[in-house]
Amino acid sequence: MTKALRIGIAGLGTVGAGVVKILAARGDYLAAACGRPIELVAVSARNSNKDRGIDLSGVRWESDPMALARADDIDLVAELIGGSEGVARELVEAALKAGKHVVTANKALIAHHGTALARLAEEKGVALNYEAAVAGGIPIVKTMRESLAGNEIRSIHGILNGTCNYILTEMETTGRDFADVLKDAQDLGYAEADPTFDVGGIDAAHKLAILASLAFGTEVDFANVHIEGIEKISATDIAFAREFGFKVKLLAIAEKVDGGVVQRVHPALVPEGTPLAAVSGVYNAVAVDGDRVGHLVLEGRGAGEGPTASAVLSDLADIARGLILPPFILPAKKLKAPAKPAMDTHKSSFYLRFLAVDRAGSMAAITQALAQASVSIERIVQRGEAGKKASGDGRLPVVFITHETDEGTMARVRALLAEHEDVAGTPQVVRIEDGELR
Ligand SMILES: NC(=O)C1=CN([C@@H]2O[C@H](COP(=O)(O)OP(=O)(O)OC[C@H]3O[C@@H](n4cnc5c(N)ncnc54)[C@H](O)[C@@H]3O)[C@@H](O)[C@H]2O)C=CC1
Ligand SMILES: N[C@@H](CC=O)C(=O)O
Ligand code: NA
Repeated sequence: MTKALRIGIAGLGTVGAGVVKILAARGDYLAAACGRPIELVAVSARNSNKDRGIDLSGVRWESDPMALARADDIDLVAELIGGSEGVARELVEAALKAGKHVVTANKALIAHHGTALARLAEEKGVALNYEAAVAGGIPIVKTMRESLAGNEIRSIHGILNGTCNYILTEMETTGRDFADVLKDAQDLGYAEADPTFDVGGIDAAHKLAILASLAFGTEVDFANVHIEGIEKISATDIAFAREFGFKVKLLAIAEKVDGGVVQRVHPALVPEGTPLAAVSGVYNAVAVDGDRVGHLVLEGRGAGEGPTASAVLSDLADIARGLILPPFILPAKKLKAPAKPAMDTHKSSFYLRFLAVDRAGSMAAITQALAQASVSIERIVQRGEAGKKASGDGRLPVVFITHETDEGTMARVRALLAEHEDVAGTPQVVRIEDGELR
C-alpha cells in the first residue's frame, strides 16, 4: 500500500470531532477504498482538556493551529474552525503556500476569498476541497464540479440553511416561537457561532455565492447577493400561507436573466406539492435546472455532526485517491467576472399582509390604491368579516396574493400602504416563488 495521507485537523467542535470519529470507525475501510490510509497526525483546538468523546491517543496536540501548516509530517490541513478572517484564513493561506492540500467546511471563507484561494491552490498544484461548506451532507459541490459539466445551468433553487429550515418547520408544526426553536438548533450543533448569520440569511448567501460560481463559471461574488433573513416571518404568516396552499421557506436562488446572474436569498412562499415545499427540519435541498439534464433535486441533511463530517471525509478520500481538481469548475484564472443585474426588475407574485382599519369602504380604498399602482390582486383573505372584529382596536388582518409584478412596483406599494389612512403599520411583504419549482 502507498504511504499514508497524513492530515492535521484544526478545530474539534461539532464538525472536527465528527471527522475524528469517522476516521476511527472506518479507517480500514477508507484505506482499502483509497489505496492508502488516511492518518491523523496532529490536531489543534482551543481547549486541550475538553472531553469530546474521541480518542486522541498517539495524535500530537498543537496549541497553535498555524503549526499544522508548518509541519513537515503533514500533507493536508483540515480547517474546521470557521470565520472568513483571522486564524481560519491565515491557516488556509499558510497551508496552501506550504504546498499542503486543504479541506474546509468554511463557507464564509470560500464565499469571501474563494477565487484568490483557488488561484493559490492551483499555483501550488494542491487541492482546496469544501464539500461540507455547501448543504452539509449533500454532495452538491461534487455534483456541480464533476457530474454536470456537460450542462449549461439555467438556475439553482436551494434550501441551504438547516437552522432556518428547522426553525420554520418547528414554528409550523408546533407553533413554538422563534427564539425557543433557535436555542434547540444551537444545542443540536446546527447554528453558526454567530446565529444571526443563519437567521439573517448570510450563511445561505455564502453557500449560494459558491454554488453560483460552480454553476456559471464566474468568480465567487458574495458582495452581490441580495439577502433577507427569516426574522420578520411570524407564525401568523406561516398559518396564512398554509391557508393559501404554500409553505414558507428561506430560499437561495441563482438564475440567469438578461444581463447576467441574479443571486438572491429571502423567505418565500413555495407551493405545497413541489419538491422544495416538502423539505423539512434540518434537511437542505438543491434544485438545479440544466439545459441537458433538466430538473434535478438533491436532498439531505444540511447541518450537524454526521452529515457535515461525512462531506469532509468525501473530500479527504478524493485527495487520498489522487483526485486533485481545480477548486471551482474552471481554472481560477478563467473564472469570469460576474455581471450584476439589478434586483428591482425581478418579477414575482407577492403575499401582502396588513391590518386594515375596520370602517365601511376601507377595503375598497385600499384595493383602489393598489390598482392605481398597477398591482392586481389574485386572492384576498380578510379576517373578522360580518362584523366580527379580529382585534379589539377595530383593525382587521388582511392578506392579498398579488398577480406577478416587479420588485420596484412592490416596494412603492408597500410604502404607499404604510402611509395609507386605512392601513395600520407597515405591511408584511413576502415573495411567492413557483415558476421553476414544479
Ligand atoms: N455545525 C455544522 O452543522 C456545520 C458547520 N460548518 C462549518 O464548519 C466549521 C466548524 O463549525 P463547528 O464545528 O460547528 O464549530 P464549533 O464551534 O463547534 O467548533 C469550532 C472549533 O474550532 C476551535 N477553534 C476556535 N478558534 C480557534 C483557534 N483560534 N485556534 C484553534 N482552534 C480554534 C474551537 O476550539 C472548536 O474546537 C465552520 O466553518 C462552520 O461554518 C459547515 C457545515 C455544517
Ligand atoms: N449553520 C449552518 C450549518 C451548515 O452549514 C446551517 O444551519 O445550515
Ligand atoms: Na455538501
